[in-house]
Amino acid sequence: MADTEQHLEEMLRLANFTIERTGTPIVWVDSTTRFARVNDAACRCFGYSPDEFIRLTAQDIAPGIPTELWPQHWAELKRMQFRTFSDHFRKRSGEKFPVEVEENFIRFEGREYSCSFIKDMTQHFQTQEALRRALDEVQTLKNRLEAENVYLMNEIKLSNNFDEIVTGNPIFMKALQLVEQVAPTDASVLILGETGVGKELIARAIHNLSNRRDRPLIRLNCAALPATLMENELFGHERGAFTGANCRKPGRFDLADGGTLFLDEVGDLPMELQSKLLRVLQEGEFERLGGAETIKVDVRILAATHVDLKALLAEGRFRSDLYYRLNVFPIQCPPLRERREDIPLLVRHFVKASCEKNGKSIELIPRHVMESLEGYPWPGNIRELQNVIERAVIISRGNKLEIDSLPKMVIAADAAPISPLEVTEREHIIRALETTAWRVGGPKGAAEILGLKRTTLQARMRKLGINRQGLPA
Ligand SMILES: Nc1ncnc2c1ncn2[C@@H]1O[C@H](COP(=O)(O)OP(=O)(O)OP(=O)(O)O)[C@@H](O)[C@H]1O
Repeated sequence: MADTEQHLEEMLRLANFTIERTGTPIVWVDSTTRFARVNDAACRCFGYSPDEFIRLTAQDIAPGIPTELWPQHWAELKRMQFRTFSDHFRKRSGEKFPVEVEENFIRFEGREYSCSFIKDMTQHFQTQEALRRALDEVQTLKNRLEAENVYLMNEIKLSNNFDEIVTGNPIFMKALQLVEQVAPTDASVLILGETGVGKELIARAIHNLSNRRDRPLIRLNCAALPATLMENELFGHERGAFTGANCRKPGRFDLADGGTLFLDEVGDLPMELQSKLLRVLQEGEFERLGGAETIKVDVRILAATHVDLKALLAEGRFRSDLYYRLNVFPIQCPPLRERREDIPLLVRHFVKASCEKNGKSIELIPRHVMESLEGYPWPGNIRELQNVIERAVIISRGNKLEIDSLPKMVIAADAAPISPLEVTEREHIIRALETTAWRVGGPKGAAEILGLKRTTLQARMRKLGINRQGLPA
């Protein structure tokens, strides 16, 4: 036994020598008889670089040795064939091949090895080779499993005919069908949905699919300005209308003539302007501030709101005639938490866009990262998701979207039990405020992190009774 082991050891040494020193490629020929692997010595003795070697076949190196013999151990070669090989070796390297093969044994460094041991050795190599193949197969299977667990970036497929809009959700797709139907008409459209759900995107799609697409789409956020400034913005002013009005200024209605006016946050439009808006909607005319002339325009109105206009109606804060006029064709955009199947689609869409924008190359989104993103309630909807992804793409270092690149609240939400939405929203806003030392607005303020407008966040804070002291607001 000890003898056998000793012999085996010596054979291993011999084999290693052959592979390392003489660089025999025989052991490493693959099934197509190309050299799967070569060592430095093989390159040296045959005078090929590793790259050249890989492109060669066994026949290029030692013509005359039958191909089927190459994958086996060299010791199995018949003497004649071996001689061809060692001649070739000598020709190219100028040295004598260090192994001699006789009828029943081989000679190496002055010692002889019987063919039966060589057979054992060959078997040993073959077992090793089989083991290596099995391991390779396991590795391939493991890689495939891993690949199934990640979202490959090249799978992105937009699921509708709208260039910018990504969705696979049946309810949202129905909304898009309505967009296609209403777009070519001149009907006013009221786009409803929480902040960041894509209302402006829908307004743009309507405009772009309408006959007005070559004229401008003008946007005005009705929550952004106090009433007098808003009137000025909407209708413009004549020269001398007020102190500092040195020249005539066209309003958004002038600018949108022939095109579309998109009134965002229409629920915030002051009452006195609601009647003026109604007049333009009904008669297509208005007067500028400080002007007597009646101006006629052809403007299509698209309006959006995240508040319940019916509730405003009941509170007397929104005119019912304007409501019914605007609400001719309502389109509801569902919040992201009600279309979770869109999260992976949107994540991939935003990762791709952020990579292009920031010169990064993220190719994989591991399943656990996607699960965290899917598990989070996204109170700021798609805008919040977009911001989180952009930040994550910038922070991730390799070609994978890293879990640590996500905000803590997103990762934590995955593990947290489901609680009522308002509770979650409240906790979520407080967490965001705590990370910004309670700074609401400005760059890196809580509003930006949450993907909300400052005013929207402040309104939510009031509604949910959030203040720094933890006292009821
Ligand atoms: N389905 C979608 N596919 C791709 N991007 C989307 C989608 N929906 C929204 N977005 C993107 O999310 C961001 C927010 O969308 P948008 O501004 O249209 O929301 P909104 O409802 O008008 O928000 P707000 O009420 O705060 O004005 C935008 O950058 C928009 O491009």
